[in-house]
Amino acid sequence: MADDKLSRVRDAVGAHEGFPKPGIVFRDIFPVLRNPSVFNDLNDLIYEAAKAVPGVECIVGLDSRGFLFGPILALKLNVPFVPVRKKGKLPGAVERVSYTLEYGSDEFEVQKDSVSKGQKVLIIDDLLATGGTMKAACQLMEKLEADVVLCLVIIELTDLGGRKKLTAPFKTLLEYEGE
Ligand SMILES: O=P(O)(O)OC[C@H]1O[C@H](OP(=O)(O)OP(=O)(O)O)[C@H](O)[C@@H]1O
Ligand SMILES: Nc1ncnc2[nH]cnc12
Repeated sequence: MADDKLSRVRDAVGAHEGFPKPGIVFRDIFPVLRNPSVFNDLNDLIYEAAKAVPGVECIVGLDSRGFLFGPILALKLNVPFVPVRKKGKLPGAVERVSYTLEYGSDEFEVQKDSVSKGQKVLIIDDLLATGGTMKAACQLMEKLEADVVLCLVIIELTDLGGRKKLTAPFKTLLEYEGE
């Protein structure tokens, strides 16, 4: 059953060679959202992965594709959703870190009062490539003294070795290799 759901999600993920730069195969999650039944399958799988970790108290979603899944998961678990955003988008006092990703670099911010010390957080994003983005989110959580109980992604590009950058527990629903 879960395998059927996963196959349907895998079949719906798009691939675009040479986007946004030559040499990159862009894995596009948006076609999944065009099909409500497959989007529902994916949200079920995300929920099951999150439920396997006891005591999740907060969902942290990464700008921008983590925002597609994080709030849905947070509602299902009845816990808060907190956004990590690219620089300059969040008002009030923020923590900030710089990071590099498969095709660029950026800065991430989180509102200082959004997560409390010791809170068990699950970080969600659509995809792990080099791991720079997820690592930066973990560093932000460290600054807030939160406890990252799971870094959850839908797609991992395994050849890029991103998971080695992470010290917190990591789970992916789909693995892609070879580029
Ligand atoms: O593992 P990494 O090499 O760091 O790359 C992964 C990140 O790259 C993409 O986001 P992107 O920065 O392109 O932003 P977007 O979600 O706003 O499109 C993707 O959604 C991940 O967040
Ligand atoms: N290959 C890729 N496809 C989609 N999003 C990405 N983010 C970083 N690398 C990516």
